[in-house]
Amino acid sequence: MIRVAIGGPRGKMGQEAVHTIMNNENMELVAVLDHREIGELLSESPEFPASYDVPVFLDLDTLITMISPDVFLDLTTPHQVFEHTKLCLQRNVRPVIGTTGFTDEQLQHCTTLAKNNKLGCIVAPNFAIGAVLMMKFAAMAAVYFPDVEIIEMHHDQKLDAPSGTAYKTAQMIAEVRPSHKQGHPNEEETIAGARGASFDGIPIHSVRLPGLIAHQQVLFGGEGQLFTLRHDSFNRQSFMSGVTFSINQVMDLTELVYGLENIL
Ligand SMILES: NC(=O)c1ccc[n+]([C@@H]2O[C@H](COP(=O)([O-])OP(=O)(O)OC[C@H]3O[C@@H](n4cnc5c(N)ncnc54)[C@H](O)[C@@H]3O)[C@@H](O)[C@H]2O)c1
Ligand SMILES: O=C(O)C1=N[C@H](C(=O)O)CCC1
Repeated sequence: MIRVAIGGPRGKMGQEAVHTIMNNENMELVAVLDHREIGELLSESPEFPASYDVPVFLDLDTLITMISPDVFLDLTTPHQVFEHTKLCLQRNVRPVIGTTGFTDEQLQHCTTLAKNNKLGCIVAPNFAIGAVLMMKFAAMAAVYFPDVEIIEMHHDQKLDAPSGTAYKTAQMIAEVRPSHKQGHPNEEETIAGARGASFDGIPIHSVRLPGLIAHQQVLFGGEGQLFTLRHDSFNRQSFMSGVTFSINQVMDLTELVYGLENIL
């Protein structure tokens, strides 16, 4: 039995993850971390059935002291995730991080901490297998199509932009594509931001609309041709096999892994 605690249990991802862990025969949901008082047990919250008698904590430090989970699954907010990850790594709890919005410096800090403590940690910008494949295929294609733009589309409650997936896609492309300046050298924006954000010269366009969940296109342009990779998550169940996979895998790791493509 892997003893799992979840941060953000009442969020859109958190609720799905609570049900997933409760129904997994190799995992036990031993605690949840919320930031608002909802009662002592998860079952007191209207989102969950009366049988979910899982203790609720408002402070991660106390949760770790009282419960000592094997794994902490973070599905909270970009503002909290770094503090949560650091604390877990300092207290011998393996973090599985779904929350996006880590800066490069924060990721580096946690990588060093995990290595020094020989503790597994997974930071997964996207748990959906199709999205992971899209990122891998994008890196393969960029070797042959160096002119590339990313369009990511998410629901309008998302806090961070660009998405963690788009950022990771751009990083993976930048690692392999030949050094390249794309677009017209004299290009000018008449409205600031018209050409999107830029990662190593790769434009990233972020769309936020109600009705969307998580979608991304990677567009490659070549002479007389356009090659498009696209992934759509139509519900949050699409992320759950990646969540349980990560919880299982993190138990055997002794370092931080950034991106599921490195362990699939
Ligand atoms: N890696 C992936 O595959 C994947 C998939 C979907 C979402 N995400 C990311 O997961 C995160 C959560 O997404 P969401 O759509 O569920 O958001 P959400 O806003 O629906 O849920 C976040 C939850 O965290 C809670 N929370 C906020 N601060 C907290 C704190 N200090 N302690 C405990 N709980 C706290 C909020 O009350 C809320 O219930 C986002 O960063 C999102 O980008 C990742
Ligand atoms: O709903 C979100 O928010 C999502 N965030 C991740 C990202 O930023 O890439 C993954 C998909 C869903």
